Amino acid sequence: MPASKLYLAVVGVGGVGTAFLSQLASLPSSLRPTLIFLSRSSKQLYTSSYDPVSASDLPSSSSKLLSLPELTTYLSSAPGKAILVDNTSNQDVANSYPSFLRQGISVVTPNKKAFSGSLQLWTDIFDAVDSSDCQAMVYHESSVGAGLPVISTLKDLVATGDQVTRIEGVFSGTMSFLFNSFAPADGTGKGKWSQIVAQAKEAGYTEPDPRDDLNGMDVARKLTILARLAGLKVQGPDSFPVQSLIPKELETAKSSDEFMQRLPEFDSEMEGYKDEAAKAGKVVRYVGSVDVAAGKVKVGLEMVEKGTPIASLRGSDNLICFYTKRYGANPLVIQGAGAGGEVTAMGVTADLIKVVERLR
Ligand SMILES: NC(=O)C1=CN([C@@H]2O[C@H](COP(=O)(O)OP(=O)(O)OC[C@H]3O[C@@H](n4cnc5c(N)ncnc54)[C@H](OP(=O)(O)O)[C@@H]3O)[C@@H](O)[C@H]2O)C=CC1
Ligand SMILES: N[C@@H](CC=O)C(=O)O
Ligand code: NA
Repeated sequence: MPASKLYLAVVGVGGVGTAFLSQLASLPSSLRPTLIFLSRSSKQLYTSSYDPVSASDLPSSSSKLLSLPELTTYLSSAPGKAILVDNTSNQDVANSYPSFLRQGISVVTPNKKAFSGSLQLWTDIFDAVDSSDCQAMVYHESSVGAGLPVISTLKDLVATGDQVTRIEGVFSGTMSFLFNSFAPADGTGKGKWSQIVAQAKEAGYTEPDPRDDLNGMDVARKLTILARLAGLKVQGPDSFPVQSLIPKELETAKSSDEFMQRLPEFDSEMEGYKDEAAKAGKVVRYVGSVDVAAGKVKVGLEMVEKGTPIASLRGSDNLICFYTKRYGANPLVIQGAGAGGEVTAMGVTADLIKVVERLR
């Protein structure tokens, strides 16, 4: 089947979605499905006759939006196989993956919500893939480590019979950027915590709401996904210890804007962690680990020796170490930018290519 007979719906055109659309536009036509549906939170673009659409035509507002069940019907009735790319962090869209897949619609996404939500949703997604008569597939490489090959590597380790014993490292581009800027190992850190948080948001590293990074939930979601792929039945990101960096007084902030406005009042809290580490000749970093053998996951701040790979990270780099039986004492290590529109979209586009190649 030529790629033009495959149909594409893109839900979410923010930082990642915009970069994805530009990468899509530069794919060769043999790998580029026909874009027939595009949406933001309150805008949709599509035609009832499945004509190609373009992002520049996305209306400023739409009166009647297709619901998720209506979108499922629209895509499953297309005159060729359909692929949905979910570039939102929306839970309702994530909850619909089993329905999309059961209707033969493949799903590609950087959204962590489906794979780190309830175990039931996880089971429903992969049961739907296994039982789909229409070869529907799900790929979510960018849900951990943005475009870095983290999910595919872990899947390959498991599929080829290696035993993963421990996964550890730095799993958040935002947290990496914050601590590498605020408390670099060479002691040159400049700027207040709240200013650096604002820079991370501006650079497109944070979740749509930066509180989802600072409360540790983004890292907890990623570790839930990795732990499940490694074989643990983790109930969810709130089923293990996660250290939040949200000041107590801001836990009740009504909006992300209010939170960002008031954050400078609490800069001294983070200065405290930085000073404590400096007194011990160390630096503070936000790390996570999955001890597969012991069935334990944990996420939080650690005082790290200077000169270690974690202490020496730069920018928004992630560092993910897989300890396995085959690799022995020297882990398989993946390092590189773990956040940002372009590098995240790269993982989404690469997943889309895999789906197209398998469906053609
Ligand atoms: N940014 C990064 O570095 C990384 C992001 N990710 C994941 O990628 C996803 C997107 O992140 P990012 O692009 O940064 O976020 P943005 O906030 O920039 O974009 C989110 C987009 O989703 C749209 N949206 C929200 N809800 C809906 C809905 N119900 N229907 C249709 N569209 C909706 C928003 O619409 P509107 O424009 O109207 O607000 C917006 O266009 C998230 O799941 C994030 O966790 C993963 C790895 C790295
Ligand atoms: N907010 C996340 C984006 C990627 O998952 C991060 O900072 O790592
Ligand atoms: Na990845």
